[in-house]
Amino acid sequence: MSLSLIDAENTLASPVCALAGRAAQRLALTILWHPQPQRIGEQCIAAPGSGDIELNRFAPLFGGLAGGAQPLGQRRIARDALRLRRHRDHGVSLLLPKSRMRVELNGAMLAGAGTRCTAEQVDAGLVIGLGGVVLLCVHWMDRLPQDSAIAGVHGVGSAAIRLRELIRQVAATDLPVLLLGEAGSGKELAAQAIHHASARCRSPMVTVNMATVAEAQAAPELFGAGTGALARVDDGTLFLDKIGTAPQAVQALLLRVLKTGQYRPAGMRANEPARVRLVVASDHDLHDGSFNQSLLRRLEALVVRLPPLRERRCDIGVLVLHFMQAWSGRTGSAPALPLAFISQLCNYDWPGNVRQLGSVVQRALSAAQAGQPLAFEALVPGVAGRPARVRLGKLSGQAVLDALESNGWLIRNAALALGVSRPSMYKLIEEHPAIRQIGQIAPAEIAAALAAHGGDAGRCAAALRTPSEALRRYLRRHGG
Ligand SMILES: Nc1ncnc2c1ncn2[C@@H]1O[C@H](COP(=O)(O)OP(=O)(O)OP(=O)(O)O)[C@@H](O)[C@H]1O
Repeated sequence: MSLSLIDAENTLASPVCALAGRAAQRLALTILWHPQPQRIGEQCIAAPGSGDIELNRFAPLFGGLAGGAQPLGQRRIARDALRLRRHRDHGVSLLLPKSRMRVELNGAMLAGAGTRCTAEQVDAGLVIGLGGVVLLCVHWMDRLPQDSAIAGVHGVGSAAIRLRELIRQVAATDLPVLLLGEAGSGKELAAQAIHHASARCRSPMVTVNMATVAEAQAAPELFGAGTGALARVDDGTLFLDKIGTAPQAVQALLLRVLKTGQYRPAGMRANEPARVRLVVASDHDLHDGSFNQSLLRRLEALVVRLPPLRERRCDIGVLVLHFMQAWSGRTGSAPALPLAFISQLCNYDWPGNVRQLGSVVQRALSAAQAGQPLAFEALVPGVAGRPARVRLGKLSGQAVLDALESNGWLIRNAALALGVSRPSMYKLIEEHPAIRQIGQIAPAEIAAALAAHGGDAGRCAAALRTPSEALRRYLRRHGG
């Protein structure tokens, strides 16, 4: 493994991309917010075994891929150092300086000698505020920064670097791609990036959101002669979003396209070659049996997982800056947002991921422009009363059950109420002994419940203690 180091803290870019194993992970400090916006996203990556990191106005050096390395500066950051001490169990202690500099950890003021954070807390990204002027994220890196820009795909942490590597690798092949990730995590953006980096970039990318196409329209929308998506793609990329909602018949037709490279346009007698690269996306696991498993095996030729934003907290600063720059590109300038508000953005768990972050930043900018005070609770619907960082392990079984009961047994709404993603909600449901999977309920019991509730699927789901979406899928399949 060769490293090109330019300072004691290995601040700058290196030709090495992947660091194998937890032991090889580096502790990294990423600038989330700084009075000089061009410094947002700069990093300092500590060498393994290099002892405590001393953090003050003059050290360590932070650098970006553009070159150059400089300390945080800023008179409100003390000369006395805040020390970051790594432990063998991958926890990190914060040892406070003697000065009276304000130090915050995850939005709360630190006092006394300091605190020790567990490995799990560091994995989630520690947000440190210094002197009321700078925000840093302390996190692990298993990739080193590299010049891997892909237009529009922002992020400085390992997950973003890995995503850009994968986009490049996947774009170099012509195999089907399955993009998996929570709503708003960037699946469509990744599909566009794959198309633009591929040999098909001069042909169109046609997108069909399967969730918004009526069941009867799905086949003509895709396979219609002349006007169907396959005909329009013409050597380009066909992106099928929310593939899990495609009707069974369409799934079977897609399988045939992948098997034979041909399709029969609706109403035609002869097959046509399908000159298309297929990229599909789903925000939930497709292994639940209701999706065509042969099709899934072919779609899984290449799988790209988009991590939720709460697992890449170190990217929040550059994303906020990106949304602010987009705003000033449209309106001429963007008002400043207070550091306390940015800190709330960096500490929130973002169930709606990057899309939700983008909308909240836009709402905040328009409120700031109108001279209104910025209240995080008012700008983020549903946040009131919910802790900033929801941990799945902390949600009791009763809370999961209550959320389902008060939301008509709809997974989507219950997940929103609990502030967790839909995939997390599926996991919570799977693990809950009192919640039944539709496949475990005898057809006779379902028929009896339907009869007892006059065919009302919502009330029937509540009586059977099973999620409403799965029951409705079951009823559609069985002609209910
Ligand atoms: N890494 C990123 N850098 C910049 N913007 C991003 C990034 N990831 C996502 N976004 C932005 O977030 C928004 C949501 O992304 P996108 O539509 O790709 O998500 P999605 O996973 O396809 O969502 P859904 O499942 O709801 O369709 C878009 O405006 C997109 O440009």
